[in-house]
Amino acid sequence: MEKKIGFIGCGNMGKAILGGLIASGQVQPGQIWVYTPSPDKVAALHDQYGINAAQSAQEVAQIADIVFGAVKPNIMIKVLSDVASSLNKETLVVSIAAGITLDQLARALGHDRKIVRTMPNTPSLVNAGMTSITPNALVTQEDIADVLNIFRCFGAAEVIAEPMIHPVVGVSGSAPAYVFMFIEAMADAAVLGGMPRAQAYKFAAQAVMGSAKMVLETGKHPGELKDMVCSPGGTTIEAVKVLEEKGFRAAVIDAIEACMAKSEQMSK
Ligand SMILES: NC(=O)C1=CN([C@@H]2O[C@H](COP(=O)(O)OP(=O)(O)OC[C@H]3O[C@@H](n4cnc5c(N)ncnc54)[C@H](OP(=O)(O)O)[C@@H]3O)[C@@H](O)[C@H]2O)C=CC1
Ligand SMILES: O=C(O)[C@@H]1CCC=N1
Repeated sequence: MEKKIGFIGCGNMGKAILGGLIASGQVQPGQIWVYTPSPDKVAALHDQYGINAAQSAQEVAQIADIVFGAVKPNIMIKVLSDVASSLNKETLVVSIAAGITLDQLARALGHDRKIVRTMPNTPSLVNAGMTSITPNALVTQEDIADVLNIFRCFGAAEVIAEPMIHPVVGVSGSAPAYVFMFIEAMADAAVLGGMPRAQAYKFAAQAVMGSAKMVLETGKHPGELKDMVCSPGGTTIEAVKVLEEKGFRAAVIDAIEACMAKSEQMSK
């Protein structure tokens, strides 16, 4: 990819995208400009990745062809309003903020502006991200292909209709947090069973990754894959019974329902 890419804000999620992009080798560090208010943090990113450190958000807006807005949702509108007049006519603005709609973004940037609303997740950092993309009406097919290409450098990406962003946050954007909790809990149990902790994380994480790969690669229903593990009268079905008794599935569904509700509330 030849385009210049800018980041306004580059914290947990911005770094995951930046790191994923550079690791893919499809974008060179010299094509990337980053601004955050802490000069030492930009300098650290420059030292780590060789990206260009910008002096201001306006500088990023002037230089980049594709500008990522990667600040917290509560300041996104203010930060983008402040750079709106520095953008070129053709610049594509990509927001990664939860709860900020295309309409709100257009009001901040101008209604003639090409804007893409996305919902990535932190596994982007390790080449296993999942990102949804929702373009506004002014975004061309070529722009959509560019944005898909960027996110597909470090994971999977799909175009979705804007209202689907809430389930996307629930099942993907926020989901790594609950999967990490699940891995921690499994590892705690292994420690209870006498396993050293470092080894417990390795076994638990590899089991989660392998199971996810089976869902993606076999195309089999997760229930069928579960049944393949449960030997009659064996160990697994004992664990399954306890998880059902403790309301494991209902807990997960309730948690994601709360996540989706918050995403909807933030969009109002
Ligand atoms: N974390 C996640 O898993 C996901 C996050 N998101 C979205 O990503 C966005 C960022 O979240 P996250 O990365 O977790 O947040 P962080 O707090 O980790 O990062 C925020 C970044 O914004 C910078 N910043 C703060 N104020 C300004 C400003 N006025 N102008 C420019 N930059 C500024 C910060 O710089 P400094 O450190 O110098 O203050 C920092 O680099 C949010 O909108 C969130 O909804 C989406 C999907 C997943
Ligand atoms: O917790 C949040 O609001 C952000 C959005 C998705 C993941 N983190």
